[in-house]
Formats: sequence, structure tokens, C-alpha cells
Amino acid sequence: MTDHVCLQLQSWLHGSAGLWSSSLPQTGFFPPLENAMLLSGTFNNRVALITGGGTGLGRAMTVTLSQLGAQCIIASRKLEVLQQTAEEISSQTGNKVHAVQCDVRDPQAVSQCIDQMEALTGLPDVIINNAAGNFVCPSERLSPNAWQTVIDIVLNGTAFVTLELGKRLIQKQKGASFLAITTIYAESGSGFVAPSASAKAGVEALYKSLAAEWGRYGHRFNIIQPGPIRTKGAFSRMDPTGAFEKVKIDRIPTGRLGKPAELANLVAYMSSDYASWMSGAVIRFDGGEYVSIAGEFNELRSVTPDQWKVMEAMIRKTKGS
Ligand SMILES: CC/C=C\C/C=C\C/C=C\C/C=C\C=C\C(=O)SCCNC(=O)CCNC(=O)[C@H](O)C(C)(C)COP(=O)(O)OP(=O)(O)OC[C@H]1O[C@@H](n2cnc3c(N)ncnc32)[C@H](O)[C@@H]1OP(=O)(O)O
Ligand SMILES: NC(=O)C1=CN([C@@H]2O[C@H](COP(=O)(O)OP(=O)(O)OC[C@H]3O[C@@H](n4cnc5c(N)ncnc54)[C@H](OP(=O)(O)O)[C@@H]3O)[C@@H](O)[C@H]2O)C=CC1
Repeated sequence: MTDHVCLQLQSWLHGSAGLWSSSLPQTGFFPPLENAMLLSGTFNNRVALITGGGTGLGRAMTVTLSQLGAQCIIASRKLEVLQQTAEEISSQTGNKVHAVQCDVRDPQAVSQCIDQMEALTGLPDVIINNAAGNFVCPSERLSPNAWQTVIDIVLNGTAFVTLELGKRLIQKQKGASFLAITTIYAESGSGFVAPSASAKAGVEALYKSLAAEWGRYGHRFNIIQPGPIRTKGAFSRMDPTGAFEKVKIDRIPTGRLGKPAELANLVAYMSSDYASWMSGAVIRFDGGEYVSIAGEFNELRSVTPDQWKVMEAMIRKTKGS
């Protein structure tokens, strides 16, 4: 028995068993709740700008904010996509969603987009910097333009939108909540997405800096770091073959991907007056993935109770160093 368990352990250590798979099956402890969490009317008479709001997570945020009473503006490059999303959400919620074309890489376009927005709704109360560009690529294969494209969308785009709106809000003495969507690897860095990791880290530095500097103008700045949530935009560029999805899920302690509506509820809370004391916060929202990857001994989840008996006996038998 003991020899058999030792052999099993050796085979596990040499990688023939799934390194990340837990010895216990995931039993659906963490079902997602996808309805809007806040009180209806929380965002009545509020205007929310969501960059990249036409698709994926930005779209889900727009649905939730609109359900809660906000007048939303969604902005990105593809006007047709934006218009379709805006119409669908407006008719679903009864609250107007406006579509405004804007390439956030271009500061002049950003300024014109904000002119357009001011004419439509006035300056926003809620700003969600969600637009991004990313793809997995070995760093030695990146061209200068590939690097620059991601940095321009994510870091410069966020800065152009935030600074232009910030200046105008300060001028009008109007407070606002700014939120940036980054990633869990903004902190750790990550191979194969170096431009995105660098840009998202820059966004976090910008938001923490402005949280300190612009509180005096009535502006709050917060950050959400989502873990993996299925969207076409992300998954088609991060896992085009689908080969890595199971590996990812196996290392998430809650045993599943996140849902767009779950993230949208957190976004709504952090953008609402219920969070008016929250500024400079970085909230990781990843089902436990980050700590699961980081912990030195977390692979020991694969050790079975029988294997533990053998290991414990071996450890207890050892005397001295
Ligand atoms: C192990 C992983 C397992 C599972 C993963 C599963 C799920 C994901 C989990 C977590 C996700 C975590 C973080 C996600 C962060 C995100 O940001 S996801 C959002 C993704 N959405 C988008 O990217 C949408 C917008 N993207 C785009 O429009 C394009 O993809 C873009 C390339 C970013 C920009 O388009 P644009 O038209 O402006 O640019 P191009 O002219 O096409 O390209 C510019 C230069 O980049 C080079 N390029 C483009 N693609 C690639 C590539 N795949 N590899 C290498 N280089 C690329 C292109 O050649 C240009 O350079 P040049 O040729 O030198 O001119
Ligand atoms: N899904 C996930 O697992 C994770 C996502 N994230 C983050 O969540 C956010 C949303 O991603 P997700 O919804 O998954 O992916 P999407 O691809 O659906 O969203 C990205 C959005 O950004 C917009 N966009 C891209 N380039 C520009 C530009 N130059 N100017 C204006 N808008 C632009 C796109 O619209 P258009 O093409 O019309 O310009 C699109 O709507 C991103 O910040 C991403 O980094 C973070 C961690 C995990």
C-alpha cells in the first residue's frame, strides 16, 4: 500500500498526473447570481460613460447600469456594433443608451467624442475605462507597432479619456467616479502578454496617482482586476484554439470562469454612492485564481488522503536536520 502510494506520488511529482487538478471534485459551491444587485433607481439622473461598451464585459456593465437607471454612453471604434448594442439595451431597460464613435488612441478624437457627449447628456458622473486591445504572442515576435498598438489603446487611451474628462469636470466643479478595468497580471506581469501587462500596470499607477491628487475635486478612482470571464474579444485572442481553458479552470479555486454580470454588479457598486468612501482601491475579482497560482505549495491540492497519510508518516519519522 505504502509503496503504491509512493509510486503514485512520484508519478504526480514527475507530471504524469494533472498538476493543477484538485483531488476533490468541484461540486458547484459557487453558483453565479446574475441579476442586478443594487436597488432599482440607484443611478437615476446619472450619466455613465463606458468605453468598449459595445461588446463583452463593457456591454454587460452597460446593461446593469442602464437597468439601475443610468443614462449610458458607449464609445469605441465600431459605430455599427455600438448602435446595435445601444438599441438592444435601451429597448430592454427603457433607459436611453447613446452610441458614440471614438478611437481612444487619438487624443483629438477623444476630445471630439467628449464634445459630442457633452451635447447629448452633459458630462458623465460615472466613467468606466474598459476598452482594451490584447493578444498572446511571444515577446521575441512582437514588432514595434504591435507593442505600440496595445500600449496606445490601453495606457494612452485610458489616460486621454481620463485626463480630458477630468479637466472638463474640474472646470465645471463636478464630481465623478472613475473606474479602470485592468487584469490580475497587472501586478505580477505575465509572459506572452508583455505589452498588455505593461500597459495595465501603467493604468493602475495612473489611477492610484489621480486618486491621491483629484479627491479634492470630488473625483474617485478605483480599479478592478478581473480574472478570466468568457468573451469573444478576450478568448479569441488569448486562447484561440481553446486548448488552455480547462487548465485555467482547474487552477481557479471556485472551479469556474466568472460571468460578465457578476463583474457588472461589482462595477455598479464601485461606481455608486454606496462606495463614496472608496478611492484608490484595487479589487481583484478572479475566483481565487491569483493566490492559487502564486502559493508555493498549492499543487499539494492534488495529494489524496492516502498519500497524505504516507507523507505525514515520512515527515514525522524524520528526526533532526
Ligand atoms: C493561457 C491562456 C489560457 C486561457 C485564456 C483564456 C481566457 C483569457 C483570460 C484572461 C484574459 C486576461 C486579460 C485580458 C485582457 C484583454 O485586454 S482582453 C481584450 C481583448 N480584446 C481586444 O483585443 C479587442 C480589440 N483588439 C483589436 O482590435 C486587435 O486585436 C488589435 C491588434 C489589438 C488592434 O487592432 P488594429 O487593427 O489597430 O491593429 P493591427 O493593425 O491589426 O495590428 C497592429 C500591430 O500588431 C500586430 N499584431 C496584431 N495581432 C497580432 C498577433 N496576434 N501577434 C503578433 N502581432 C500582432 C500587427 O501585425 C501590427 O504590427 P505590424 O505588422 O508591425 O504593423
Ligand atoms: N474577458 C476577460 O477574461 C478579461 C478581460 N479583461 C479586461 O476587460 C475589458 C473588456 O474586455 P472584454 O470584454 O473581454 O473584450 P472585448 O474585446 O469585448 O472588449 C474590448 C473593447 O475595447 C474596444 N476597443 C478596442 N480598441 C479600441 C480603441 N482603439 N478605441 C476605443 N475602443 C476600443 C472594443 O471595441 P471596438 O472594436 O468597437 O473598438 C471592445 O468593445 C478589457 O479592459 C480587458 O482588458 C481583463 C481580464 C480578463
